[in-house]
Amino acid sequence: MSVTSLDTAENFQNFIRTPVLTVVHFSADWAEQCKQVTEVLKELAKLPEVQSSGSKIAICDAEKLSEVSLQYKIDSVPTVILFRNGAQVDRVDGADAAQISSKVKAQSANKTALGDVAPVKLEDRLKALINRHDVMVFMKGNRDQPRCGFSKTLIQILNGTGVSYDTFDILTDEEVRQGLKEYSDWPTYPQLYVKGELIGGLDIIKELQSNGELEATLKP
Ligand SMILES: N[C@@H](CCC(=O)N[C@@H](CS)C(=O)NCC(=O)O)C(=O)O
Repeated sequence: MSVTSLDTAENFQNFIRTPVLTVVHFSADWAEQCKQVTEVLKELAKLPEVQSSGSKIAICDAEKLSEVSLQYKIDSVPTVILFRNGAQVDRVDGADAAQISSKVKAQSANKTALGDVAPVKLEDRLKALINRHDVMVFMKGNRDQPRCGFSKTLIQILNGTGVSYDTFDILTDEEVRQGLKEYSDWPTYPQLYVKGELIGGLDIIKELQSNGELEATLKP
């Protein structure tokens, strides 16, 4: 599922008028924090539990849709509002990634149009995330904006190999950040997985690179 863009008040009304959860990010191009919130929402949109609930995520320009912004009392950007059946069910004012993440997950997992469903178990979520791509990197930030030196170096090494990979920003999800450490018995990030198997962190990848074994490890 991708993140849709809402350009008119009519698009906005049509978008939220559904029994499934809809999430709207009231944003502005000039606000740096809005870019971070958009990244958080893009990661949320990829989560198996969010996808399977049919939840939809959109961004709108708060200034362009000024009447809508007035109606929902958008005092500042970023603001994220969660709707169901056209009605606001929850909201987060400000760039609070942890709150946005937990509210979207709670609302999309527990109250779908089909009635209450059991929340997805953390272990199942972790397995699904680890297997989202043949080469999966759990890191701080993303490939365009790593938020830690170790993650940044790993991305530089991976980019040098030309191999295709996907990333997950553990700073957007405290449950995954702590849960994966325990699940894989590996206390730090970055963590690199190939076909669902943990290869290791930056030190291991550097070692594989200097032994000339990295490319073979990434393409088993
Ligand atoms: N020697 C480690 C370095 C990675 C590291 O020390 N990461 C720290 C700081 S970014 C970490 O993830 N700490 C746990 C946490 O932040 O949850 C490696 O090879 O990957």
